[in-house]
Amino acid sequence: MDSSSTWYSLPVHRDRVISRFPKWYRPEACQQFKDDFHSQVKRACQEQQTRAVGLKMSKVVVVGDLYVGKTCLINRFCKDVFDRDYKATIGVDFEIEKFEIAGIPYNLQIWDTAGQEKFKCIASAYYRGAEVIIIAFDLADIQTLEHTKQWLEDALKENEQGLSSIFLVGSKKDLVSQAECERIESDAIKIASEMQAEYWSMSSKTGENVREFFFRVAALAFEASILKELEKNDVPTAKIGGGDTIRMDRTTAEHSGNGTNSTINCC
Ligand SMILES: Nc1nc2c(ncn2[C@@H]2O[C@H](COP(=O)(O)OP(=O)(O)OP(=O)(O)O)[C@@H](O)[C@H]2O)c(=O)[nH]1
Repeated sequence: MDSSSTWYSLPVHRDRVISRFPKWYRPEACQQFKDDFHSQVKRACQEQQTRAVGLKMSKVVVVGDLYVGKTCLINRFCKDVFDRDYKATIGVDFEIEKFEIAGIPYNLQIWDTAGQEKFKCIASAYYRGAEVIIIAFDLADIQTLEHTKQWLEDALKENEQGLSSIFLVGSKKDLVSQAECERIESDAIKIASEMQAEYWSMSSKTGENVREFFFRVAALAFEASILKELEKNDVPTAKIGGGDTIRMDRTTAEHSGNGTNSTINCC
């Protein structure tokens, strides 16, 4: 087996199994109130389990001003590490994180982008095909919250059709007091609701809310992609609400080299 095919054949870590629908952060900051998978998705997944299991993948892009903590967020979730030294992202990077959701193997391709203005010229490359946009700002630097609307506008310019969810994330929660956090959150939740985004606060340093957040992202992206597949395939490939199964295509990552991580540098 060549190295490029190894990453998806590895078993899913026990810590990445999602069987119950992950909860939102705060109800007033939530766009989708649900405590279980959609009944059609559940049925499709149950039937799929007994057959050849396909591999699903969704592309998630993390954007936001430079220094807000995008790389740290991804590294905390994917590698459980935190680096206090700042190394600016050059171009884009991505990680592939394997999950098992409702019994189905599922991958998130998480793209880490550079916040620096000079890299905006490659934006169309990383927004292309994205199903989820995560817009991050620094809870300790309020100006970065003001810029989040521009980040969303840029994302929508490049890819409006394909998006299934948008998240607004306040990072570095450990740097602000509880009272300060609540004050900023109330402004951020207003902005999030205008964006039709779900809001979360978190800290990559302490790890607070990071895992819960990415589980929520994975579950919502998974459900949206299965529903899209059901709609696309239609009968006879998928009988929504009927007894037949859906076809789940094997989606391969646009990746190169040694497995779960790749870097594209530009400009
Ligand atoms: N205290 C604290 N510091 C953090 C946290 N997250 C990130 N940092 C620090 O903030 C700085 C910037 O973090 P990065 O993750 O590199 O920021 P980025 O958004 O990826 O930056 P660009 O690649 O330039 O766009 C680093 O020095 C991190 O150590 C956090 O949750 N708490």
